[in-house]
Amino acid sequence: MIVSMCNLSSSLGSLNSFRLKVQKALLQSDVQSKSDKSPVTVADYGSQAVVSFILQRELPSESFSLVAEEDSGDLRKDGAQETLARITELVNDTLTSDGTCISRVSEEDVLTAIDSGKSEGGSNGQHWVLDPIDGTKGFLRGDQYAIALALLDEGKVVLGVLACPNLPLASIGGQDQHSLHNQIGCLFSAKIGEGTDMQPLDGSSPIKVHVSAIENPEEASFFESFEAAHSKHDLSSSIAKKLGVKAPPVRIDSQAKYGALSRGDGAIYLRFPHKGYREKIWDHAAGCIVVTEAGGEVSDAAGNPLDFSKGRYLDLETGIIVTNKKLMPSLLKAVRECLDEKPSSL
Ligand SMILES: Nc1ncnc2c1ncn2[C@@H]1O[C@H](COP(=O)(O)OS(=O)(=O)O)[C@@H](OP(=O)(O)O)[C@H]1O
Ligand SMILES: [Mg+2]
Ligand SMILES: [Mg+2]
Ligand SMILES: [Mg+2]
Repeated sequence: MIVSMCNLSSSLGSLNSFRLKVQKALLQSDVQSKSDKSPVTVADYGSQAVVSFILQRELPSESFSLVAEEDSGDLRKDGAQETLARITELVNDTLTSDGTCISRVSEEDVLTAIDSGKSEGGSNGQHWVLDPIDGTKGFLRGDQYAIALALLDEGKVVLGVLACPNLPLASIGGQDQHSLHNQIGCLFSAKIGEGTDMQPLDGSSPIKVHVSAIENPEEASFFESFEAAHSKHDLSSSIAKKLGVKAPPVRIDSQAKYGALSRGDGAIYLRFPHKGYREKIWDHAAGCIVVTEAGGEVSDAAGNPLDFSKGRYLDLETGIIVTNKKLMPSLLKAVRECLDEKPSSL
């Protein structure tokens, strides 16, 4: 592996100061609407630029490929000058404050760094996959969000780092398994074949985490999107009920759901987007390896593993389900039965 997990983790950790500064001081003008009506902020652009600068500094340029959510199109339009200046200021503050950067970067450097994320990915070679702020709506609400970076090698996820700055180190599932009271901010990292680690964002030592060992669905709790527009809450409820789950859903934004599940806070994550929505690889790549290396399984509604080799989108049978190996067969059965009963729900 050309870039070490340690470098990556510390780079994503250093974004912590960036997000704190930006989240606390977010102005109305810092939030824009993209063509698909979803929000994007100076933090999304700034985070993408910072990660891109750091990766390009660490890696050989000939083979560098980055598939990332944002592009600079809107920032190059008339009227975006102030926003671009603000992003550039924040990026320079971040790169200089942690000793990462040698000299100040220009507005054009920032635009170029953001646009280095236009790769189409695919099944050949290595591609970095970045969601600079996953759960932008959660970020704006002051709730959960994540910075998610993964590495694809020949179409397979081989490395994933998930920074969840607002996720408590202690379990959000009720039982405090990690005895780390009141501390907020977790960094999950996983490398193929090496398990999943979790550490505080201050860089303290990591611990190995594992998915829940629950076998009885009556004892399981499940995660789903906070936003009803992102996932059908009624369908998830029917599936959970059919499976025998008693607990109400835990609704949190972003891939923090994968992180929380990887350490056993809950046993199931159900995601059923509304008709016509196409899942992007950056919304699942890092979360997927964080969960699978912690002993969990991630599949589409038909029981197939997620295929990250098809470009910027995931090509799947609608729905993503995540749980431990013991519960997966009965969860898939419940999903199939619910979909057979109500095929119109897809
Ligand atoms: N309509 C629709 N359906 C399904 N998914 C959508 C939809 N719109 C957006 N998105 C994507 O959802 C990402 C946010 O993650 P979640 O859905 O897990 O979190 S949330 O609870 O809804 O905030 C969010 O990621 P970010 O854009 O990075 O925030 C989107 O990629
Ligand atoms: Mg977005
Ligand atoms: Mg996202
Ligand atoms: Mg995003």
